[in-house]
Amino acid sequence: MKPTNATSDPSGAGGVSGTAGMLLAGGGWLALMVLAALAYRFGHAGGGFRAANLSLAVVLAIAALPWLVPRVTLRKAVQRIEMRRAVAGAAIIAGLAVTATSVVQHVWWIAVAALLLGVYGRIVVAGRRGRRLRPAMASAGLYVIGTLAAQLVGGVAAGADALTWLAPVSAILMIAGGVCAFAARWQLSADKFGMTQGGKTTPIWAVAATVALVGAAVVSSQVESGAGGQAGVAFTVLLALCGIALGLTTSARVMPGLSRPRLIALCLISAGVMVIGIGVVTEVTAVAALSGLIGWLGGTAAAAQDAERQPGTRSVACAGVGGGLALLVAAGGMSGRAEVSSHVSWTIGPTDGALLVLGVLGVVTGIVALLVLDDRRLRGIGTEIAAAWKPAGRTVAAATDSGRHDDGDASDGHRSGRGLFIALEGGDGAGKSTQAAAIAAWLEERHGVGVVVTREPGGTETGVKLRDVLLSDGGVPPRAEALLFAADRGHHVDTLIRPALRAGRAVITDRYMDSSIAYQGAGRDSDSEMIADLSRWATAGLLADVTVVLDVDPVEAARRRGDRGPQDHLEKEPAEFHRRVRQRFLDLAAADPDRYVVVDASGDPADVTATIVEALTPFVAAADLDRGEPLAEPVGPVERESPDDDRTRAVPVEPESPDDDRTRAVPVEPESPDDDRTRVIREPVHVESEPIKPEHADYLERLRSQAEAERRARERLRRQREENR
Ligand SMILES: Nc1ncnc2c1ncn2[C@@H]1O[C@H](COP(=O)(O)OP(=O)(O)OP(=O)(O)O)[C@@H](O)[C@H]1O
Ligand SMILES: Cc1cn([C@H]2C[C@H](O)[C@@H](COP(=O)(O)O)O2)c(=O)[nH]c1=O
Repeated sequence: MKPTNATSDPSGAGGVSGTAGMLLAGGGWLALMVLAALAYRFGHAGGGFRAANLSLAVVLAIAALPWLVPRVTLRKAVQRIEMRRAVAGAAIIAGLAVTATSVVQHVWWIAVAALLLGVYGRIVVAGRRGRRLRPAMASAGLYVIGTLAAQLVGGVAAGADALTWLAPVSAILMIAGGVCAFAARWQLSADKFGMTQGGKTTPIWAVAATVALVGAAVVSSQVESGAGGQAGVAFTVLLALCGIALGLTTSARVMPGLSRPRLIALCLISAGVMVIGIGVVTEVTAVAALSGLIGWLGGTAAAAQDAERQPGTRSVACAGVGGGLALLVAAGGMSGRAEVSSHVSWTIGPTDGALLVLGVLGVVTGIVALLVLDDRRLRGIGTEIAAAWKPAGRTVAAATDSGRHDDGDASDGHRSGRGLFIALEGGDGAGKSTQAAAIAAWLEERHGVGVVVTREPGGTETGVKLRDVLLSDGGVPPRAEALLFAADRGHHVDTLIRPALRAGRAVITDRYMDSSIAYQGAGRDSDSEMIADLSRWATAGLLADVTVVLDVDPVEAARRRGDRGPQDHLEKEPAEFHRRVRQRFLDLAAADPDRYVVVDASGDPADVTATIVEALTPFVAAADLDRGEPLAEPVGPVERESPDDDRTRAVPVEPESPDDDRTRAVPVEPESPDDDRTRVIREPVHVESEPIKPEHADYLERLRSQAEAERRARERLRRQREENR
C-alpha cells in the first residue's frame, strides 16, 4: 500500500512541500540534539555525572511521551484541526520554546521544550510521506560545523556556546517549514495518520535490539567524546546517521547468499561486540567510527527485515530506548578495574560499564536470534557464511545455463526448435494453477495455439505415483526427496514435454526445476548447485523458454492455502522456509532477467493474468507454434457423439520410443457451431486440479467471448477480401 498524499509531496522530492518537509524534519532533529546537549550539560552542572545522565534520560523520555498517545485519538484530533494549521502552530510553539532555552537556563524548561518538541514531531511525522534520514544528517552536519567552529576559536569548552545560537536556528527552520506547509495547504488524509509506510516498519525483536544498540552508542558519545567536546558528540551522531543510511541502502548487497534472519542475528552480535568496544576505547574518532559501524549494522538489519528501506518511527523509538537504557545503567555508577595482563589493565567507568552490560546483552540476544529466527538453527551456517557473498541465484543459474548449448536434438538443452515452453513458479498458494488455466485460455482463444497444461510433480501417470510418495504423509528424507522430484521431472520431460514441444505446442508447466532449487536447495538447505545439476541431467538440460515467477508474500500465500483446505507437509513448513523459497525464486529471476518474468501476484487474479499476458506476448510472437491444427492423426478408438462428429481433443500418450510423439484423441464439447479447433490438454492436471472458482470462470468466460468476437471479425474481413477479389 503506497500512501497517497493528494495535495503535497513532503517527501523531499522538491517543490514547496518537499522543502517544507526538509525544513520541518531538519529543524526538529537539530532542536532535539540541542536539547539533549543542554539537558546533559545542566544536569552535570547541578549534580555531576549521575545527574547528567539522569537528566538526559528524563528529557529524552519526555520528548518521546507524545508517541504514546493512541493513533485513534490523534486521528480524531486531526479530523478537527486542519493539518497545515496543526503543523504551523506546533512549529511556532516548539520553535519558541526551544529558543527560550538560551534565556531560561533551567532543566525544567528544557523538559517543557522537549515535551512541546515531541508533540511537534508526532504531528510532523504524521504529515510527512518519507521517513528519510536526509534532514537528520543535514542537521547533524550543521551541528558539527557550528560546534567545531566554536571550538576552533575558543577551545573545546566553547563548543557548548554554539548551543545558544543553534537553538534559535533550529526554531527558524521549524517555523519556516511550518509557514511553507501552511502556504502549500498541506493536507493529510486522516486514515494515514500515524501510519508508517504500509505498516511494514514494525521491527522484529532482533532488529529492535540492533537499533537499540545504535541508540546506546550515540548517547554514550556524550560521555565518551572526551577531548572532542560538543563537536565530538555531533560528529558521532553524524557518523551513526550516515551508517544507518548506508546500511539501509546496501543491505540487499550484504552477504546475498545468507538468509536474512541469520544476517540480522549476525548484525546484532557484531553491534554488541562494537558497543563493548566503545566502552574500551576513549579516543573520540574511534568512538565516532565505531558508532558509524554500529549504525551501518542497524540499518542493514532494519532493511533486511523491512523491504521499504525507510526507518520507521518505531525504529527511532527503539534507538531511544537503547540510549535511555545506556544512560540509566550508567547513572547506576557501576565502575571497576579489569586486569587484562600484568601490563594491561582496563579502567571501567560508569559509561563503559553500561556499554559492557548492553553489549553483552546484545551478543547474547544475537546468539538466541541465530538459534530461533532460522528454522535450521546452526545447521550449515559455516558453509552458508563462507558462500554468502556469492549470490545464490547467479551460481545456480550458471549451473542450469550451462545446459543451453549441449547438443542438437533430444538432449538439446535450451531448444531453438518448435513450441513454447512456459514454466510457472512461485510459492504454494501463489496462484500458479489459477494462472496456468487463464494463460492456456488466452493462448487457445487468442492465438489458436494448442496448449498442454501440466504440472510437477504429477504431470504423467508415473508422476502421479511419485507425487503421492513425495507429498502424502510425511514424505521422504531430503536426499530421496530431491532425487524423486528430479526423477519425476526427467520422466515428465521425456514423455510429455519434449513430444508436445516438437509438435509445436505451447507447454505450460505448473512448477519446473526452479522449484527444486528453491524448495530442496534453499528451503531444505541442500547444495543448490547439486540440485540444479541433478535437474539439468534429468532433463538433458531442457530450460523453459520463459519462467514466470508469481511473487506473493508468504503470509498471504499461507492465508490462501488455509482457505483452500488441508495442507501437505511441504506447505506446512515454517514461515522462514517459505521466505527462503520465495527469495531463491527472486534470486534466480534476477540472475537471468531475459528468461524470467517476476509478477506481483498479490492482486486480483484477472489483473495478474493481464500482467502475465503482456509479458508473454513477445515470447508467443517469436515462437514457432502450431496454430489451430490438430496435434497429430488421432490414434486408437475415438468415441463419437454423433456419426458426423469428427472433432477431437488430442492428448499425448506415453511414448514407446524416444521419437514417439503420437497422441490420443478424445471428443470435446463444441463451443460454437463452427468450432473445429483442437486442444492439447494433459488429462491428469485437469482430473486432479481444483475446480476453477466462479470469479475466475467469469474471467475466462470474458476472454472466451472476446476471442469469439475477434474470430468473427477476422472471418468477416476474410469474406470481404474474397468478395472484393
Ligand atoms: N490472485 C489471487 N488472489 C486471491 N486468491 C487467489 C489468487 N489466485 C489464486 N487464488 C486462490 O488461492 C488459492 C491457491 O491458488 P492456486 O491453487 O492457483 O495456487 P498455486 O500456486 O497453484 O498453489 P499450489 O502451489 O499450492 O498448488 C486458490 O483457492 C485460488 O482460488
Ligand atoms: C516440483 C517441485 C515441487 N516441490 C513442492 C512444492 C509444493 O509444496 C509441492 C507441490 O505441490 P503443488 O500443489 O503442486 O504446488 O511440491 C518441491 O519441493 N520441489 C520440486 O521440485
